[in-house]
Amino acid sequence: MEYMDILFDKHGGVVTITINRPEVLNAFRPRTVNELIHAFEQAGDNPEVGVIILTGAGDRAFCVGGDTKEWKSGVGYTGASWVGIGLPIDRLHRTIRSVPQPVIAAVNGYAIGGGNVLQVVCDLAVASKTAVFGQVGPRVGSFDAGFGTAYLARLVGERKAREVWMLCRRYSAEEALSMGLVNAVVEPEQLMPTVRQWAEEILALSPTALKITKASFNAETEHISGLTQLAFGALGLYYTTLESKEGHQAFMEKRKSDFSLFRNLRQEE
Ligand SMILES: CC(C)(COP(=O)(O)OP(=O)(O)OC[C@H]1O[C@@H](n2cnc3c(N)ncnc32)[C@H](O)[C@@H]1OP(=O)(O)O)[C@@H](O)C(=O)NCCC(=O)NCCSC(=O)CCC(=O)c1ccccc1C(=O)O
Repeated sequence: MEYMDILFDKHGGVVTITINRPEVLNAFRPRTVNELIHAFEQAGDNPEVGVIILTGAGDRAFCVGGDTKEWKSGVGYTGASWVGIGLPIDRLHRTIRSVPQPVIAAVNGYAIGGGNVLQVVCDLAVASKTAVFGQVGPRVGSFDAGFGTAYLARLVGERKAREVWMLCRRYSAEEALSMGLVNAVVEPEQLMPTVRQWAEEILALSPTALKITKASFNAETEHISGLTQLAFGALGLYYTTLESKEGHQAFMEKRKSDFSLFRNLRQEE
């Protein structure tokens, strides 16, 4: 597969996968997600590879989720059907979890929406001091009822996870560290050297022990995969509603979303 949206670099036992769409803050479109799945599978199947690093191009963003400019209001993305949103994000999450190597997210800027969920499903995360985290779904007419909620709660606790989704605030790298969303925070210029140092430490360890340890951690939360498939089916249906369209249109028009109509409708029932 020829990559257009990502970069794939193998150096010794370390593969670095970079989302390379800095012009849209590394937002993903269907092609990006398919390329990421392919890249993770290639790295995962290669016995020479001991660690996979996921990062974003440029210094502004790790990833800001689905590319809202390619998101067709009321439909989702190209190829969307009633069973999904046209983005095989659920498959990407499963792939990141199922590769036998530890995956480290190097969070170099915004990790917002589906972009935050991407770093959440990685095994480890190191953030630049300039990184900013948050979920925006309920503001822009979207949600993630799979790993983005249930597994997030495992990382940061139920109270904090509910706050993240129910207030849609932004969090600094230091706040992310204190809530357990990332493992470490470093100066921006130290991000890649630190992550490579972590990768070297991992390369010195037994690959089979690591593979089985990762599978063992995953087993505890594997049921969330099933939840994710249900959730993305529901999200496909939600995208066809006026309520979701309002969130999307408001973001595109750079105005505050107005969901009052949808609360009033419920009161009248
Ligand atoms: C990322 C922001 C916090 C940045 O804010 P700010 O610094 O003020 O800059 P802006 O002026 O807002 O943005 C600069 C520039 O970037 C464009 N842009 C921002 N986000 C996107 C995007 N997602 N896609 C395309 N382009 C984007 C923005 O339009 C500006 O461009 P100009 O041409 O200069 O106008 C802030 O921008 C922000 O909050 N962005 C919204 C992020 C968003 O809505 N993400 C999508 C969430 S929905 C999603 O990811 C679909 C998949 C999905 O549903 C999902 C899947 C799995 C897990 C979770 C989800 C989920 O729902 O979240």
